[in-house]
Amino acid sequence: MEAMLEHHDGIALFTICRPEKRNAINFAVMEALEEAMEQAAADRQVKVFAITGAGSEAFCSGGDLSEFGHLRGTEARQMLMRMGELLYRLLTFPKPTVALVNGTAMGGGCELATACDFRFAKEGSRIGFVQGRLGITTGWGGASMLFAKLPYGRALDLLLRAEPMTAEAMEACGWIDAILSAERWHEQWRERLAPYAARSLSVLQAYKAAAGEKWRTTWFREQFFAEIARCAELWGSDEHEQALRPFLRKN
Ligand SMILES: C[C@@H](C(=O)O)C(=O)SCCNC(=O)CCNC(=O)[C@H](O)C(C)(C)COP(=O)(O)OP(=O)(O)OC[C@H]1O[C@@H](n2cnc3c(N)ncnc32)[C@H](O)[C@@H]1OP(=O)(O)O
Repeated sequence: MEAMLEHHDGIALFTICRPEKRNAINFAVMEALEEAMEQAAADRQVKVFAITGAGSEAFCSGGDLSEFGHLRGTEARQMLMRMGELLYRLLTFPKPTVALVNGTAMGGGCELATACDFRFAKEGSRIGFVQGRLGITTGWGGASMLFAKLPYGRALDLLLRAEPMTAEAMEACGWIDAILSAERWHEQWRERLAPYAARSLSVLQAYKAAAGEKWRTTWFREQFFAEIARCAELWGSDEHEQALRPFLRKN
């Protein structure tokens, strides 16, 4: 089982279950995320959609490099577009969404979290938009979302540095909404989400409809998918291939 969906007190919790790969996203996880979003959107008992990673190490290490590292040309572009579509759906989800960043988040793992309305991180988590060090850019629309959600300079700084940051630094730049204690992690995120889950579905959906206007403009959609197309071009570059070489040799 690569991922699972559980329900607790109005919260649908989607967990990526690949701790041995630091919860990297492969095609099976994409499919499971798509199904989970469909179910959670349609289920009237669900008030909040939350995403987390299994185990104590990582939230998500981004795209599965052993599965995606070999993709070239059209195949790479299709993979990036597919996940881009899913993150766009998450960004415009009709109910509040939250990334429960329970550990390391790298590359596309940060894009997944950026697509959510809120990001709560477990203390000690390391978070890095590291794509720039791999000869690529955010391939799932992460930069477009970041520019819209963070002050311009903060967003650009994270992308250009392309390095793992502390949870405190990510809270200071506005990416993380709250850092929660490691010992009381499960209790604290439930406490944080309880007030949202207590609202009626019609109120939640009306606010999310208002929030979603921003993302549904032609301008934003075009920018989002143009970003993905640019990453697809870089995917086959020598710089990316060289950056992946040590990883692909090992796997
Ligand atoms: C698609 C694209 C996008 O943005 O659009 C991206 O996501 S590009 C960005 C892709 N992601 C990354 O570059 C992150 C690569 N991973 C790492 O930097 C690191 O693994 C951390 C995530 C910081 C975790 O370090 P830590 O020391 O805890 O663990 P580790 O490095 O020993 O990794 C444990 C096992 O998970 C595997 N593993 C880790 N990240 C993986 C990934 N993204 N894809 C496939 N396998 C991965 C390792 O190869 C290793 O396997 P074995 O036990 O078999 O040796």
